[in-house]
Amino acid sequence: MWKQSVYRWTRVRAGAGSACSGRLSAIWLGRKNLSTATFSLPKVRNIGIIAHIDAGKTTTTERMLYYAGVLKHIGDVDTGDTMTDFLEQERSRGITIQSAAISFPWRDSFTVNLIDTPGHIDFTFEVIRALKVIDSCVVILDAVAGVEAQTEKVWKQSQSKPKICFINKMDRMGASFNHTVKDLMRKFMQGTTTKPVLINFPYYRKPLTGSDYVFQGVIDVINGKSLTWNQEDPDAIVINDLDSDSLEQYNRCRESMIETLTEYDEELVQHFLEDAEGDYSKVSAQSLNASIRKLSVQNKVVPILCGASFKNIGVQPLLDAIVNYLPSPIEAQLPQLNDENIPVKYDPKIGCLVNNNKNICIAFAFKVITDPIRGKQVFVRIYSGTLNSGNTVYNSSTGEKFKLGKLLVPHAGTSQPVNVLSAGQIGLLTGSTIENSISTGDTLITHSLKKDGLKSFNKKKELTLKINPISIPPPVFGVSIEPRTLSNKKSMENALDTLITEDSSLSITKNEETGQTVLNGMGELHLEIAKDRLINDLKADVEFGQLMVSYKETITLETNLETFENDNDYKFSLSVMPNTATNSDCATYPLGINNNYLLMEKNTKYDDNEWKLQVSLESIINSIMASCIVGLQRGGKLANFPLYGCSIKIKGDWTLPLDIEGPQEILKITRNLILKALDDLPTNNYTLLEPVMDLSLIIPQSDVGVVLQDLTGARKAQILSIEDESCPISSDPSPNISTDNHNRIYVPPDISSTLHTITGKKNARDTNINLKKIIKAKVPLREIIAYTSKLRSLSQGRGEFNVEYNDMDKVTNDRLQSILNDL
Ligand SMILES: Nc1nc2c(ncn2[C@@H]2O[C@H](COP(=O)(O)OP(=O)(O)OP(=O)(O)O)[C@@H](O)[C@H]2O)c(=O)[nH]1
Repeated sequence: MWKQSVYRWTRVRAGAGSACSGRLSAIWLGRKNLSTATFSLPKVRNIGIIAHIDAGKTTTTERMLYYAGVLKHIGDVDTGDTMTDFLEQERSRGITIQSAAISFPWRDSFTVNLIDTPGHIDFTFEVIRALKVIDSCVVILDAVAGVEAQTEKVWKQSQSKPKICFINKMDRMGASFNHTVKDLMRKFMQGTTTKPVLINFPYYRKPLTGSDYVFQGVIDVINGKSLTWNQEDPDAIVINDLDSDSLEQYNRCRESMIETLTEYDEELVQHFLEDAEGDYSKVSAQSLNASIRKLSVQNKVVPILCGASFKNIGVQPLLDAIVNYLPSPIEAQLPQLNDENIPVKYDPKIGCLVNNNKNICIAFAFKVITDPIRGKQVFVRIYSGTLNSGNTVYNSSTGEKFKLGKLLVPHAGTSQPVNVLSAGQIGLLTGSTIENSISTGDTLITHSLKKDGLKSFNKKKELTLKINPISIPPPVFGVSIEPRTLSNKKSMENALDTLITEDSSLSITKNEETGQTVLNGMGELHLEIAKDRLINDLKADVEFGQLMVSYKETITLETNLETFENDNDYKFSLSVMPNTATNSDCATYPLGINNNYLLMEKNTKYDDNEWKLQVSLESIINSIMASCIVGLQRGGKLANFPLYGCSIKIKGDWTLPLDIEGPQEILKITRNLILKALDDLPTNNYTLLEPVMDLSLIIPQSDVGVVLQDLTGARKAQILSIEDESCPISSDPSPNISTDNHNRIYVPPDISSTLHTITGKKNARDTNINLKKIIKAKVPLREIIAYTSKLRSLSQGRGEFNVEYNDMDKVTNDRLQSILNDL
């Protein structure tokens, strides 16, 4: 339990001068009253904001912070003064590049720890690491675009986490709540047991002057009121009774909601039949909220809300939904540990109870940043117990011990010092002691009550616990980099080190023969931003080469077994093999980003019981892993591209010389053995791999022929499917009832005047242009570079596409030579 100042909102009677006419009943004034209250784990929400690029994540987050009282004025993405997009590059480009974490209070005593993630596909690693530490998500959708490609991707990535959907930009011409809800159902819920529940739906009004309806607020399906906002006063919400049109839609939505919930919730069935006497209108708001919470935490329903964050519409109900319907850290999924035999369960006070030991504090480092003033800072999620400043901490991923420095609670660009971080919290570690002792993906263990209580933990069980690390997608593009002068070499290397520490989806490869250094990343924009940061923030005086595809090599045959032996009975043997073989007798350690693994056969001489050396087994294994990464980076025999999809198998009878200084010795030996093994493997056992992308295109039907010809001819694409795009306005004859018979969810129809402009535009065009097709294909990355301008010319600017990494595929023989010639 801890104390913190907490937001509380008040309901006051509407005063004169309200911009609203009609049956005015109340105005909510948000963010005015801050008070102090005590709260506990059940009142914490760890959420991630995820969506396609530009859906409005940052704009919505900014409004949340304002209503929570964290901000005094509302910042804007377009003017570059938002709190969560605080990097210079984010502000100048108007996009989110890195996840920003912020903690804020909401209503009586809730704490929301929020991570705003980037929408651009190149920064997908930021989303992956945020998803690792959050308990649930808010998915933001653009009401005009519906479910977009990156929404599908992040939905899949966050599959098992409870979610709320916020249909944003309802103020835009062409916004369709009806279509977006159905798109969500069709793409994510059809054939599953998950169903949507509409918490609110759009409310339109005709202004006194003008004939078109304007989006003004929402109809609250739980409480049967309309909530409207006016632009002049972002704090005020006007609450009205429903007019006859809205009442009919409300009744149908509420009935549909109750039917959905009662399919799963016996308690609600009882309340409906007994207390409400089978009358939908008598089902209490309290029972509905309790049922939605229960089912949303179980991922059986997805609450859906709408609004227009930019116009400050619908954000407070979204905040309410977050605390009402999303899980607390003790209702969320348990973290996955490396040892499945260790019991883990939730305890209302300490979070995860690991191995039934109430004193263990476990934290996971999910992000490292370098602050020019404070130095290295590490973001951690605390899963169990409490992390106290000054505690001795054990890094079970590296086997190192260190003392904790200052602890902070993050507030995007700023942060607030605290003495303790408790289970469920997201915090920041700072200070000189963490400089070289923590990396992204490490697990930290400490004693919740004693400063130096590690000795009381079971060494083989509790001190070897690790939270499964974050998986990093392989880079697909690279750019060569060199210092402008030789004297700048060291500073370039330091700057690159900082960059890679902060973003593990960037990597460096060095060609030992040519001396070339290549910076690899997830896409053109990713590398663009990395270059910018190197030059402007980290002041590296460097030059860059052309952007190139990150090819890899792999081997098709196991190498010879290479052995190092000395007179002191010191023996160490290994071989390198393709990943295909099963090795169930080995402990497996992933090696960086190229799908490579270290396999350690069970060591009969030095198993856990007998390991008596000063150096811990973990640090020896870490040294072996580091040298494996270097050895495989040296590359294959075709063109020195880093090796991908390989395993290095260490024979079980390895030992260490008595005179060993430390892990350094083993580093050298491992690396030399790997290089020898790879050198001895004939060239015809090496294969070139290239990144292959999933391409998704939306184009007018009239252009399908030329686009397909280009794709299958010049671009060597493999077409997977061609489908009609579902059109929200013209092609859906029954707009209100879901097409899935098992899932008859009522979705209110759209007000036609808000859609007429685009419908009008469509009618004016050739009908073939109105009909759009979705083409899905697999295509080598090399063939899709600069596709934007080609598609523009093939489709007269009407086509859109999205590419996403699929896999590394073997290069066909006819392409191999042309790729090698290009290098
Ligand atoms: N009309 C309208 N525009 C909006 C709304 N919300 C956001 N926008 C605009 O949409 C654009 C993108 O908004 P952001 O908040 O940056 O979107 P994002 O999802 O955070 O973008 P990335 O993080 O870069 O993926 C900006 O120009 C916003 O002003 C809305 O409710 N209505």
